[in-house]
Amino acid sequence: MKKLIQHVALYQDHRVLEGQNIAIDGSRITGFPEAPKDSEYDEVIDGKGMLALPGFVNTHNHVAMTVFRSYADDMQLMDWLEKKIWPAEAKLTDDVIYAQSMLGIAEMIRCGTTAYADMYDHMDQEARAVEESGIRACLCRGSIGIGPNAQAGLDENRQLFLDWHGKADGRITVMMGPHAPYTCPPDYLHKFVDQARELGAEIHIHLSETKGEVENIKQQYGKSPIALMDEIGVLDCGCLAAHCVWVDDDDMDIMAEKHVRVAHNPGSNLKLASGVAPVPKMLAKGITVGLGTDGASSNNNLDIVEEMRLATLIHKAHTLDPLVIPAETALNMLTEGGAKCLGYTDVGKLETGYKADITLVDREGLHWYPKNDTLSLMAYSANSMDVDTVLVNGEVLLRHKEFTKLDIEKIKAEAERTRKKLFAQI
Ligand SMILES: N[C@@H](CCSC[C@H]1O[C@@H](n2cnc3c(=O)[nH]cnc32)[C@H](O)[C@@H]1O)C(=O)O
Ligand SMILES: [Zn+2]
Repeated sequence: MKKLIQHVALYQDHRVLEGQNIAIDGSRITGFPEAPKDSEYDEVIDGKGMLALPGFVNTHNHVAMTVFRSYADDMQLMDWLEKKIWPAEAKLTDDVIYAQSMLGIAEMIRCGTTAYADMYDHMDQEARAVEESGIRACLCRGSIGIGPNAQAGLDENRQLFLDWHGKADGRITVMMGPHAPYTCPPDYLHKFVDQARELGAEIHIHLSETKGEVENIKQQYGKSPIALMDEIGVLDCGCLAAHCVWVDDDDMDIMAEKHVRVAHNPGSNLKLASGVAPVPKMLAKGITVGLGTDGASSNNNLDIVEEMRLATLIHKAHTLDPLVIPAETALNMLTEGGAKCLGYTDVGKLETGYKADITLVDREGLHWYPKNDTLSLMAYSANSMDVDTVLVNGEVLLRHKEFTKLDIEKIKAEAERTRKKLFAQI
């Protein structure tokens, strides 16, 4: 299948080029022809009035937590987890995970997301939803090393890797998912590191999310969560670390040296009052940073454009420096930086040979006028409902704001049915 996106503004190398064309063959971008012939393509997409960006990447999610959206708000992280979320999660079943994953994936596609990283349970059901929906995902089985599910976490994560890594036309990859230093003691993390090495898998983990976590880990082990993970070998596997709010200069030096990639979740960090991650410092040290929503129960939406806007704004206020996180840095975190976080080498740029994961944003809304600076408009004025068309792996998943593959009414009905079923047991 050959596709052509015509007459589009192209975001490439941190600048915008007007009046471009993008040629796609199968799953990849094949070039930017100056005078393409429509007849040579199976499908021509009119990109007039639109900005083409590399597909947006959500680097940290628990997608089926949509079921807990508006269920437990205004709580401390540990109270939220221990009193509300973990007891309810114990009742989750395959059908709930599948239906809620579909809902969350649809919400992400509508917001221009083409790839996401996820950590959750019943992951074969989520993988099925990824396969059917057409999105790209980097999945892991979130595993807690204290309590009855410790061995199941290790075993199911291994099985997830064997069953799904590289599947769905290469759209699914699998990492190992030890949940966090406060739920995974060192001996358990050692087992995960061994398993990751054996399989050649990377690790996705929550690190240094709250001040309390860092204080407790320091008290217990005499070092910070980052230093502890380094000692155990977690950072040598290739590590996607969610949050990293409470990291100091020494931690960031280790992160830079070990190429830790950071999933920055400003919405979740604000809502759970975890704090503000030192992202400008991380970037200055050369650390790769992407954006994440975290689960819909601590955000409470999966809108990655909103996360970008939050990221551009909170760091300016927090550092009292309006120069930090300028528009192009924010857009980089949303696209290329996010793709690097997930370990992709041919996703995240609009270049020949790269995967055709493309988000087209409508530039005709009132808030896109007058047209002083497109990059600034995208970073500071746009919202996710401007997303018009979304392609993943060369396939159109959203065309002119309509879903091409997903039955949205059915997805909403199933999300509501499975929510009621779950809550009848809680
Ligand atoms: N139920 C599994 C663990 C699931 S892993 C993913 C876990 O991360 C939890 N989670 C979601 N958001 C956050 C966060 O911001 N910080 C820490 N944990 C979170 C989520 O509720 C879920 O329990 C077991 O017992 O082995
Ligand atoms: Zn999380």
